[in-house]
Amino acid sequence: MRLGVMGGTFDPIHHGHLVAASEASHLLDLDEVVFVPTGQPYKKNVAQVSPAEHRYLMTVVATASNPRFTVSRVDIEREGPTFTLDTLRDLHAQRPDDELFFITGADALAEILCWKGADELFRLAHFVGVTRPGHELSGAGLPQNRVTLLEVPAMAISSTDCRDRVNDGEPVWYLVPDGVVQYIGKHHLYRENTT
Ligand SMILES: Nc1ncnc2c1ncn2[C@@H]1O[C@H](COP(=O)(O)OP(=O)(O)OP(=O)(O)O)[C@@H](O)[C@H]1O
Ligand SMILES: O=C(O)c1ccc[n+]([C@@H]2O[C@H](COP(=O)([O-])O)[C@@H](O)[C@H]2O)c1
Repeated sequence: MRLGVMGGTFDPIHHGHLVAASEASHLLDLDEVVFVPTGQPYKKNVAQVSPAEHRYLMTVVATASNPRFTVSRVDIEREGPTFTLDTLRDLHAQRPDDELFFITGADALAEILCWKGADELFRLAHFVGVTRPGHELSGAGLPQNRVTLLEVPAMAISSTDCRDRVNDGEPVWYLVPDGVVQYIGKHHLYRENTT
């Protein structure tokens, strides 16, 4: 099976993530895309990241309507900071016959050589870099036979903007799926002193 892997903090998941995964799935003929919410994203300020269970449940809500999308708890159940090396090792152990395609936006792709175990990452998976407004998409310095660059519809959305909008009392309808708007409201996420 050709398995896409969409890793992210997803705080909250938004339509930029979903369009990236959908386009990669279509253009690369993937059988499934598994979304993997991070545990502790060591490059972000942990104190400012919402609890993993909220980010996981929002990801479940956002992907429920697509039969090719699934969600994995592999990163949130592992102790300590999340490294993609562990994500890919665990997925490979669970599904040894699958070919893995790790999907990233242009901003994340540009940093991949600084990630833990970069050489092994490219042995475990193909990397799929997708366009993201405001970021140059480049595979320079990366192993060309293990990297694919894709142009996807431009979605100028970030989780940071979504959090700021909620905190400022502005709507996030249509930036995130309807169920995620409702989840954010019900659990009072992204309002100061409530997460
Ligand atoms: N609008 C977008 N278009 C394409 N790719 C995106 C977009 N937003 C995020 N991504 C990619 O999705 C993955 C997960 O991103 P993440 O969960 O950190 O979202 P984010 O919007 O970048 O969050 P934050 O604003 O909190 O940094 C990364 O590979 C990122 O590059
Ligand atoms: O493994 C690493 O060193 C590493 C460093 C930064 C980000 N990542 C992964 O890249 C994905 C997007 O991360 P983020 O922080 O932009 O949400 C997510 O799956 C992270 O675990 C991985």
